[in-house]
Amino acid sequence: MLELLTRTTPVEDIPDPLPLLDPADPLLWWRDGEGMLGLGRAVTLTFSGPERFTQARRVWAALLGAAERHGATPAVGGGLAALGTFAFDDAMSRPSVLIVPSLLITRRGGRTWATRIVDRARVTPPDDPGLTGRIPLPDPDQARAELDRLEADRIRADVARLVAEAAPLPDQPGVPLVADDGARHAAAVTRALERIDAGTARKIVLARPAHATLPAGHDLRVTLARLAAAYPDCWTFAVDGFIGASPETLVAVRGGHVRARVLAGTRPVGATDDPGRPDLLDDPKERAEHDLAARSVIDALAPHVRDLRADGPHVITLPNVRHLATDVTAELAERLDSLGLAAALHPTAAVAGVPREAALIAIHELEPEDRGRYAGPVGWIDALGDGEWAIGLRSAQRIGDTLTAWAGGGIVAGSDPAREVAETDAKLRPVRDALAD
Ligand SMILES: C=C(O[C@@H]1C=C(C(=O)O)C=C[C@H]1O)C(=O)O
Repeated sequence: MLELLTRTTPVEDIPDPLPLLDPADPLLWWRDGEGMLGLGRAVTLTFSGPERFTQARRVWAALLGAAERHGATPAVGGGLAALGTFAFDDAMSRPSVLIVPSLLITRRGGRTWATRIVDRARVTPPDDPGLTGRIPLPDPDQARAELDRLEADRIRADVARLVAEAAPLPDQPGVPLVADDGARHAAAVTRALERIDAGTARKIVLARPAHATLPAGHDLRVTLARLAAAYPDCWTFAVDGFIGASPETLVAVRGGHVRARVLAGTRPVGATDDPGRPDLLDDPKERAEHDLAARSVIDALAPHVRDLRADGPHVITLPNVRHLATDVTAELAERLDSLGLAAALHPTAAVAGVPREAALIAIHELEPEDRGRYAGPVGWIDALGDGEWAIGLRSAQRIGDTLTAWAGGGIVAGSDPAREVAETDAKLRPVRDALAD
């Protein structure tokens, strides 16, 4: 069994840690100047199939049980945590992973911590200086405190050196994100509408891909920095080549408090609407679509929580789209970690449909490619089981030199194929703009 040895210490504040990231394999969870990032990988755990969440939770619990943790505990996250990305559904080609970085940097409320994580088997014991028995042993508590200080000093010095040596992010030539003309998506929407008319489903969320070819040496940090700057209210993430800036919190758990944000019902920003079309908040079609998504989250949370409150829908405005949003809060009523709750919720009707099974069949039959991790949970879990999980939207997966982005929308009775294509174009914008000059 893998035994992790971890040590956490406060370090000098790092307001902009993105330059510290690995340009080819960044590990990031960031929103509005706060979050966590990882350097190096201490452990990569891989899961697949219908048991991927159960397996991941079991392995994470075992890893925690065998870990020896030292040092301070940051207020939120850090200490010992894994960043994770999970495939959208059971049959997807991309593996689901939990990654424990070798160095985890956490920033909250203007304070920064660093956690060094090593595999105990790789720690070489110091050479026996041959002094045992010849000098008087110090008081064990005093010796431990001294050792703690030394180890913490070493982490602080390592982090200070990394910060001093980090070069500013380079200028990077733009890369086009190429999507087809949308005719294929419009046809898929029409077929989804036929199924809805026939009563097979009430809502089906359909998505379309877009591709970019990355030149050798493409620096993903630049793309992430642009996403984070343009979408400060979204979760900017990077885990195992899956990057994006998601506005939708699948579930966040902290000290028993549960939060979720459901988004469904969308208008592109800047689109000129047909005269007479009701505004987003007053549009019965958008409200019906939203209610299905909010209901799916409330129903899936209800067995696990008490004091559930749903506030919405209200409108949130991002640079590219406006969404109907419902914010949900609750208190955990059982011992369940954040990943367990994410698994209970996923896939919500915001990204699959209603009923779920019929929608998933339609997605498999009508979408041109495997979604991989798009619209799956992405986030982190810590040693307490707390964590934040977003829905992996406004996202793209890098595989070799190809980056594949996805964007979709909910189809309900009354949806219009051309408008749905325009909505996916607007939802591709975060990744498209972040890749451009
Ligand atoms: C499916 C996506 O977004 C989801 C679908 C929405 C909708 O249909 O209105 C809105 C927000 C998301 O829950 C996407 O961004 O690709």
